[in-house]
Amino acid sequence: MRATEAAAIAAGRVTGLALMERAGAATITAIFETWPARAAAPGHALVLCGPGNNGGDGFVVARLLAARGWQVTVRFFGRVETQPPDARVNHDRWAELGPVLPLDPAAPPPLSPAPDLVIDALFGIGLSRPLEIFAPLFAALGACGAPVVAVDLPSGREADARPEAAAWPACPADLIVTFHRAKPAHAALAPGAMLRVMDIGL
Ligand SMILES: NC(=O)C1=CN([C@@H]2O[C@H](COP(=O)(O)OP(=O)(O)OC[C@H]3O[C@@H](n4cnc5c(N)ncnc54)[C@H](O)[C@@H]3O)[C@@H](O)[C@H]2O)[C@H](O)CC1
Ligand SMILES: [K+]
Repeated sequence: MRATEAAAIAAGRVTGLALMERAGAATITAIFETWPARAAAPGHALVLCGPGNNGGDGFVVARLLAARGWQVTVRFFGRVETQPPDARVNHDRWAELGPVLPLDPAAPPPLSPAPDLVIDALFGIGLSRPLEIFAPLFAALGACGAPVVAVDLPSGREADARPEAAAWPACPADLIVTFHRAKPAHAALAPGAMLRVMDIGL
């Protein structure tokens, strides 16, 4: 996936920022195709953004949900100083619309009343080690009753499905929205969650 994206960008066919916008838009499409009733009845969405480009996708999703009338709460685990450029641009675009609240994985945010939608844009294919500190947050999300949408991968899942990663803590997911092609990890995940593979023009 990284090679495909890099080739498309290097060939000048698309920019990383355009791919990120398409990924965010594709996530919105997948959500409202999966739950059509929600498209007609905007509610409250909690969007969790991580430090990298997966978080960047999340900032796009937050902005697009707000544009459709949703009340959106964005919580960010990361630092703007270390965000990749495309993610920073989308952090800043969201920040013009609403606050960016901090996320402490060890002290889950208020989840009662439960949001109508949770977007997991914490980590994607860039996860490199287990997310032990996120276990309390993942448990709280699993218990709150809100549908959870994983952007690209449920955070904590290792994209190549390395055997030792099977026991890593991972975010619950009711819908997984991935881009261009499914990754090896998706094969082991899809039975419990709906999987949508969306085209982003690659
Ligand atoms: N233009 C593009 O590349 C597009 C990418 N897409 C999305 O981007 C992610 C992959 O983004 P990347 O920045 O490479 O990785 P992540 O966002 O998944 O996270 C990396 C980030 O997290 C840090 N990290 C890794 N493991 C841990 C850990 N256990 N604890 C704390 N921090 C951790 C790491 O250092 C990095 O900073 C991909 O999944 C897509 O969602 C777009 O979809 C398309 C365009
Ligand atoms: K994710």
